[in-house]
Amino acid sequence: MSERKYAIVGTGALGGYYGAKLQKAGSDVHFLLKRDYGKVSQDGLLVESKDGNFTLPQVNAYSDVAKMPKCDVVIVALKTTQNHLLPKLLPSIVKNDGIVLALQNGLGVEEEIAEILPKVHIIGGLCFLCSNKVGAGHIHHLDYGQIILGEYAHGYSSMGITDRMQQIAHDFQAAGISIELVEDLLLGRWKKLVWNIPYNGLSVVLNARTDELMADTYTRTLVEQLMYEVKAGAISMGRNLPDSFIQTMLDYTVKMKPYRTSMKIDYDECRPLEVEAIVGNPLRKAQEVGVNLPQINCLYHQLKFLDGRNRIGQLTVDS
Ligand SMILES: NC(=O)c1ccc[n+]([C@@H]2O[C@H](COP(=O)([O-])OP(=O)(O)OC[C@H]3O[C@@H](n4cnc5c(N)ncnc54)[C@H](OP(=O)(O)O)[C@@H]3O)[C@@H](O)[C@H]2O)c1
Ligand SMILES: CC(C)(CO)[C@@H](O)C(=O)[O-]
Repeated sequence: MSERKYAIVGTGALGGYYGAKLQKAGSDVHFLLKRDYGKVSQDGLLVESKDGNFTLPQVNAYSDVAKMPKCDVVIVALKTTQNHLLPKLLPSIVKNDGIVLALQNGLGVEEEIAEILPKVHIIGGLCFLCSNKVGAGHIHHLDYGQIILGEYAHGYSSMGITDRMQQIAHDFQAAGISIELVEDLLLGRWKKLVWNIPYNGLSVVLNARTDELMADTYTRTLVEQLMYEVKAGAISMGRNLPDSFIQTMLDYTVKMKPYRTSMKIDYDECRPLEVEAIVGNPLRKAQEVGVNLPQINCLYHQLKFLDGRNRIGQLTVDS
């Protein structure tokens, strides 16, 4: 059993899934919740998974970080649209010499955390997971689950494989979660964007699932062109990814069960979209060094329009 105490900041589709798996395997896990606090503190968590369903009738649930213990590993599992809350949520729950593990999609989260907590260790994780929160404390794990872990250092210089990464890998593997350790977190993040930028973006703009995007010649071409622009973005930051990786992502998606991306689900539910973390930040990083990514730029502006209109719609519905 792990000696490390874990905090899950954002007990949704991803945080609820990995946190529940860690607790089931014997880790000491503390879950921060918002709307689901009442139900989860009463009834715990239910994970419906293709690998087998399980319940945790009792979990350490909190609605306020002031009541949480200091933890060795704090897992950031909010949507990136809520990252403006991190300066309030993180400082009191990370031990001195503790680790913040950012499991969100997109680019730039480790830099945001380093500004809030310059002394903690920061590890980034790219999650190849298909999971949805279908009710309060009710997680539906559809597929996959592997995490690629890399440690962050200022300017995304490579830290190699650290003991801290190995300790976390040990706990996750003991919980049945597949882990790969990488020396270069920035390269890992750009590789994940090869998937997230085209599929998340186009699924919203074109109102389509992944299988629909891959079945049509025109949209498949768009996906591929966007992937090559992500590669150009990576190169602008001194990282290269082989063309064969693009082919691997295309093949991976063809083999996936038809999937409504998380950005599409957010759009359909009139929730804010993770446009800035997934599309805006990579675009700006490339622009800062004089590299223009025209198709990603076009996608960004379309998504900003749709996101803005959705939010106005939501205000009208709420008022
Ligand atoms: N789901 C996946 O399969 C998957 C795969 C790869 C990467 N990711 C990435 O993982 C990140 C999390 O995504 P997700 O799908 O897990 O989103 P999610 O289901 O919406 O989970 C986020 C959770 O954070 C909670 N939260 C928001 N504000 C909070 C606050 N102030 N205090 C405590 N809890 C708060 C939300 O609670 P309320 O519902 O009460 O607001 C929600 O349960 C995203 O960056 C996403 O792109 C997800
Ligand atoms: C790419 C993905 C659908 C599955 O690996 C998931 O990781 C995601 O939504 O980012």
